[in-house]
Amino acid sequence: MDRHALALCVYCGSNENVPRAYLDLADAVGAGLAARGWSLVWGGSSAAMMGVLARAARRSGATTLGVIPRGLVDLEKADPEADELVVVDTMRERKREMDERAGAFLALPGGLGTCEELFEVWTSRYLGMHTKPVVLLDLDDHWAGLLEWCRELAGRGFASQGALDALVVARTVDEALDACAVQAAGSDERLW
Ligand SMILES: CC(C)=CCNc1ncnc2c1ncn2[C@@H]1O[C@H](COP(=O)(O)O)[C@@H](O)[C@H]1O
Repeated sequence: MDRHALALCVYCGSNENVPRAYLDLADAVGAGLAARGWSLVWGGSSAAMMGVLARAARRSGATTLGVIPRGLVDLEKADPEADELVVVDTMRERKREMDERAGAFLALPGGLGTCEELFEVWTSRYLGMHTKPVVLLDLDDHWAGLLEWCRELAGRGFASQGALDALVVARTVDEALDACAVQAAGSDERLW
């Protein structure tokens, strides 16, 4: 693989009980990033959307780096097939490792954990801590309520338009991956 190929960090739901369409979406994203010659950084789970994502990426030729806290190895079914599985002590270390090892961040539909991860990379981007692309793939309005509320925050003066603009919202897999590629070259440096 090209030494400069993008390592894409993907956040998504870990719950088994989600509709089939979301598993298919995770599959398409895994295959799509691999088709671009990129590698995957993800939470290291072999279950649910996270597992489908990583298996699709590998099946299509991508390498996969999973990062999982020791305490979640059983609960989230740590993936023995990961090309590299980093088992860390804490959630904070997981986030830092994923953050440092990726050149762009893409959130798919997910739950509270996905929100938490997305908000950290989004807020750190608008604060100027990094310049890596932060992209949300929302093909079916899964995130519409949250996005509407964020716009209301801006309307009431609690968030700037610049902060909202720091998140790219995409409606298709290709659009999302294209947005991840933008500025990815040379953006792997933490600014503060
Ligand atoms: C102490 C600390 C920094 C906590 C921050 N909280 C988190 N940081 C990183 N990953 C998380 C956090 N909370 C949940 N996750 C992970 O996010 C993934 C998706 O969760 P969910 O299904 O969207 O629900 C799961 O792998 C879950 O373990």
